[in-house]
Amino acid sequence: MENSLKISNLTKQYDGFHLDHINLNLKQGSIMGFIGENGAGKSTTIKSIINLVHPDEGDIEILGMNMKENESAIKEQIGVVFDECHFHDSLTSLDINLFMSKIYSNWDEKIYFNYLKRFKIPEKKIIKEYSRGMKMKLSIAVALSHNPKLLLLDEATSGLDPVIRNEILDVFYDFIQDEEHSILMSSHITSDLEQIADYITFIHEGKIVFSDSKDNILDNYAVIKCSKADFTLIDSSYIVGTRNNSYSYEILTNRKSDAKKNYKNLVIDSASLEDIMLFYGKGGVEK
Ligand SMILES: Nc1ncnc2c1ncn2[C@@H]1O[C@H](COP(=O)(O)OP(=O)(O)OP(=O)(O)O)[C@@H](O)[C@H]1O
Repeated sequence: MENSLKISNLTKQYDGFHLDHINLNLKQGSIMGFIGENGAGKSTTIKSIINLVHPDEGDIEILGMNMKENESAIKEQIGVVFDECHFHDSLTSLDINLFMSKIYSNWDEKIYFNYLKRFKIPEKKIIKEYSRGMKMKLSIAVALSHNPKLLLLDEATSGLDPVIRNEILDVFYDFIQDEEHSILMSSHITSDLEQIADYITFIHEGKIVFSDSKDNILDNYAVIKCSKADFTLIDSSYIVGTRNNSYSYEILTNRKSDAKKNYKNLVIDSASLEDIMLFYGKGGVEK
C-alpha cells in the first residue's frame, strides 16, 4: 500500500517552540488521528503540508508529488478544513458553488449539492446567519466536492455536538471507503479518533512520541493502579508516566500484557488515548 503523505524530518523553529524532525507516513485508504496538547505542533505540521508555513528543513511528499514543484496539482487533490469557516459572512452556499467552480477544475456541483442536502444546509441563507455546526458542515462539503484524494482536517469537529460529530464522522468513513483516499485528522476529541482512526500519531512539545496503528496502541498501553509500596517494586521498564497522590499511584505502561503476567496482584486497566495524553502531559517518569 502506498503512502498518500510522507513527511520526513520536518523542522520549524519559532520563538519558544521547536517542531523537531517530524516523520509521519499516512497510508492510502486509512485515517490517521493526530493528537497532542495545545501548542504541541499539530497545526504547524498541517500548515507546513499545504505550504501555509514554510519549514526550516524537511521533505513533504503528497500523493507521490513534492509540494514545492507541484503545488497546483496537489491542491486539486487535497481538501482542507480548519476549525474556522473561512468564507465571507455575506456569501450563501449557492455563491460558494460558483466561486469554487472557478477555483477547482474538478469541482463537482452534484456532489456539493448532495452534501448540502445531506447536511441540511440552506442554499440562500448567508453564512453570517449559520450556526457553528452549519459552518463546519459547509466547510467539509466544500473540501469534499472537488474529488480530493487526501483530506487534512485540523480540529474540524471542535465545538460541535455529538450528534453532528457523528454525522460528520460517517461522512469521513464513507470517504475512506475508496482505497485511494486518506485522512489526516487532528482532534482533541480523542473518543472520535478511537472510533474512526486506523492510525494515531501523538506529538508532544514538538516531537513525535509515537505513530502506530490504533489497535497496537490500545493493545499495548494500560494504567496500573497501586499503592506507593507496590510502586517501588515495579521495574522502571514498565513505566512511561506516573500520576500520584499521597495514597495511590497510577502508572502508564506500554507493556500491558507483560504487566498483566508479572504483576497479577495489581489492578491493570486499559488506557484510552486521553489517558495516554494526560500522563505525557504530566511530564513522564518520576521514581
Ligand atoms: N506564526 C507563528 N509565530 C510564532 N509562533 C507560532 C506561530 N504559529 C505557531 N506558533 C507557536 O508554535 C507552537 C505550536 O503551535 P500549533 O498551533 O502548531 O499547536 P497545536 O498543536 O496546533 O495547538 P492547538 O491544539 O492549541 O491548536 C505554539 O507554541 C505556537 O505559539
